[in-house]
Amino acid sequence: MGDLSLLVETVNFAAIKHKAQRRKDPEKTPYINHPIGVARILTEEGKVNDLSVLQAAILHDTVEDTDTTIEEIKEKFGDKVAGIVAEVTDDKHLPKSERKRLQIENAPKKSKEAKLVKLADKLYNLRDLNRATPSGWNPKRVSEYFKWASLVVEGLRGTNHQLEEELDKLFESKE
Ligand SMILES: Nc1nc2c(ncn2[C@@H]2O[C@H](COP(=O)(O)OP(=O)(O)O)[C@@H](OP(=O)(O)OP(=O)(O)O)[C@H]2O)c(=O)[nH]1
Ligand SMILES: [Mn+2]
Repeated sequence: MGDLSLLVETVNFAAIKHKAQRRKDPEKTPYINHPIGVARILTEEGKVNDLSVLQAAILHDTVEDTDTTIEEIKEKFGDKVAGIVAEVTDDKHLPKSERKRLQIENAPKKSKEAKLVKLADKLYNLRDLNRATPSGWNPKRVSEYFKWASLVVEGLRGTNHQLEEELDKLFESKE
């Protein structure tokens, strides 16, 4: 299959998987806006054109947040994409505090491809926090998310100058 068809196939797969899910903002934005936006940050701001990375960005929350398995992604999109998605998937069986701690600890050990997806994911989510507060979040929770995200990003540095610079602007604005 050609690159464009593959990318469309990937977006379609993720849209079906996330179809019942909404973001936590007061408008309840369709969840799929997030993975599409993460991929767009990579193309437009990160100047990334590696198809597997863009596919992994589109798919990055399917295993963590829907019934999708890594096996299913492997069968449909191959080992490389499945490998990157696996690297950016938190183990939801672990307690939240442990998952958050592991993101900080494991960030530096990730592949360049997984680091790119994680940088774009954090950039999207932090911008989204500045745009609208998720339902039920107080200012303390927002500021703790910023602090935690900055620690994860520390372990992802040296991967994409543009994305890191955009993240730094957000962190500086919070100081
Ligand atoms: N800023 C923001 N985030 C929202 C919104 N709706 C859903 N999310 C998701 O919530 C997650 C952050 O919230 P937390 O309370 O820290 O995590 P949790 O969902 O695992 O409990 C992110 O998951 P993630 O993408 O897996 O990233 P990560 O935070 O685990 O790195 C983000 O995509 C929204 O309206 N605004
Ligand atoms: Mn995400």
